[in-house]
Amino acid sequence: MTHPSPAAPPLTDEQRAVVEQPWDTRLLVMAGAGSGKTHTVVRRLDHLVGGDDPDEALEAGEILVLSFSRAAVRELAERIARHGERANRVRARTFDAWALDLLLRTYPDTEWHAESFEARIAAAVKAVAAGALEVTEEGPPAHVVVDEAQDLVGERRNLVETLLDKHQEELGFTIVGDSAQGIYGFQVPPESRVAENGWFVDWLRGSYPDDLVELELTATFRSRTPETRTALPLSGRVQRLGGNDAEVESERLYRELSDALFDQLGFDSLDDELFLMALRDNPTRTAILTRDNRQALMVSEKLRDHGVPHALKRKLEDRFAPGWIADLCARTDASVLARSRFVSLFAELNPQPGIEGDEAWRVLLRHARAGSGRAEQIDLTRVRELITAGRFPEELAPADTAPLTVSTIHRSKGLEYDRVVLLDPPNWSVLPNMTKDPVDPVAEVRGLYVGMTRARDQLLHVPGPEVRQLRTEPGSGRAYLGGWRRWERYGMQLRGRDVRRDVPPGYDTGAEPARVQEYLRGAVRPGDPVALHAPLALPEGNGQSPRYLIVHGEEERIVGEVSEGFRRELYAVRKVSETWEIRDWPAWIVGGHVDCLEAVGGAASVAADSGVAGNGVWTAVRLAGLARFAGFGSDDEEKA
Ligand SMILES: Nc1ncnc2c1ncn2[C@@H]1O[C@H](COP(=O)(O)OP(=O)(O)OP(=O)(O)O)[C@@H](O)[C@H]1O
Repeated sequence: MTHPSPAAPPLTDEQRAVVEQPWDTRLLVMAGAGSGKTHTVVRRLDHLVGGDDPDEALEAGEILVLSFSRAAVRELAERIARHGERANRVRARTFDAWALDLLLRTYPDTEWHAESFEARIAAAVKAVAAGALEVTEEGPPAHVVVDEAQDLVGERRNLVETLLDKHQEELGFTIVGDSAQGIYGFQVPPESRVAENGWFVDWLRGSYPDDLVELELTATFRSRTPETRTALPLSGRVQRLGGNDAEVESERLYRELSDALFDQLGFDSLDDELFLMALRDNPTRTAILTRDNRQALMVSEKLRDHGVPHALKRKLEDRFAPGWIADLCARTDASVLARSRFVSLFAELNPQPGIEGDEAWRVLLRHARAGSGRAEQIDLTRVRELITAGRFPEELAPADTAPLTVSTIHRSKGLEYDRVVLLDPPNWSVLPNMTKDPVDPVAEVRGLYVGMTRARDQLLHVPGPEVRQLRTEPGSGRAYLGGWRRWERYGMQLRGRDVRRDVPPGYDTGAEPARVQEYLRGAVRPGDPVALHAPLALPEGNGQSPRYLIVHGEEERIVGEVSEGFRRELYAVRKVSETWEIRDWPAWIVGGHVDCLEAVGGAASVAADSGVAGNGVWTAVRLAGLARFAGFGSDDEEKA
């Protein structure tokens, strides 16, 4: 019998049956949206690490929990902290982080960081097949847990299949998912999507014909009102989509889902005062969900114009260390920290990160323990190495705390909000005009279904913004604002990595880096507007824009400068064609905002030379939003 913590909702009989299976069970649970799959997984982890029979209990390190995005890992970690009792030593990892770790340990001489995510996963498949897990310190896992299994496609699917196959004699698993929510985005090319449909679940059933245990969860818990339950009666049909009649049935379902959404309360436009009032100063956790990134950028810009604070949800694979760890490193000269010192430094942080000091200590100790002995100390040099290598623990990723989030539906998978505003789904007949890829009818239906099932209390809708002028620069995938004429360029998307990271912000800009650090930590907050300013409108090098400084606040304080990558991509956006001559550069790029602060790891010597404390870890801003070019020398472009 597992004992729920006081705050955890009680388990239903069906959920308990999942939770209490022995560790070596091969378990598959495919169930609808909001049926408590993630909740049940958390409680199952508790059971696995500490069921009634100690002989049956697994060590936390024997359980491998794989997830798709850092957001999902974070969500799982939060739920484990909230509703798990003994499971808080179990770590959830993204497929990418797990694959990278395995490769670094198996083939330490290869420069794996330089490889793409996909290439690393493919290499990890080969490593697992060759028995790499048998020679690791902890050996192969005893139990593998995968949430959101419907999204397991392509190389990631291959990775899990290989892992289960290779270690089938000694391994149990818990795989949960909902086939109605399979939207793979760019994980597989369009031509492979039909084949991927249901592949993994079919593979499980085919591979374990005699001992796969399949259990159901039939109740739903997320939707607490009739309006948020509108999509649920169609769950079964959405789950079964995919046969010969997929196209016809998709169109039918898409219309039925759209009609059900249009029956809900809606607003006239994104500029509707009622709509804006409903969002302003409202603590209800709300998400505005869009079909694609371009819509998300435009909605965010509109809200900004109307002074509605919000966060723009990051890409699922964005990986970086939260700003607070740089702040913490800067508060001490020591290179190792014992628990009491760590916890007291943590308590000094302002603002407080959205996690407990004890939790941060536990996670960091696991990743950056000083020495090899039993001493419980964190080595800050190791912390810096983790940050520099892009391996800072995912469980400590910055939390989404904004009451209002603008997100693509794709990025909202597995998450829930009290209130969801969906952009009006386009008519079925205009879908082909919305993307350059062929329309994937099944994905369209599932996307709409996922969006409609994220709400607890309220489901609303509003017409989407005009996005035709927002194009994508093919080389970088960056969105830019064009016009009716081919050469027009009015602005572009800012991204997290657009900030120079090899030196502390302010270095070589006339600002004092140490003061910039103080200012960043004391005065710069997520959502604040920032502008980019080119003091000299001269390109920095071949194929690059001029240097832009990032300025913040009314006093236009310098808080960093753009990266070389940004300068190249800005050049690519403005270089309309091979023969196009860029006559001048905007002195200002305005309308972007601070996504959040991050910790960057660099050379301790450069930091020390610039008077920046923190032993080579410093704070930098991450940028987001759609920014517009302004302040041109030439009249034509100024007018434009
Ligand atoms: N037995 C239960 N009693 C009350 N609430 C529950 C129960 N099980 C789950 N919940 C709550 O229902 C909500 C949805 O649960 P959860 O996110 O685990 O569903 P899910 O099946 O993973 O959803 P999705 O597939 O849409 O991501 C959560 O707020 C969770 O706390």
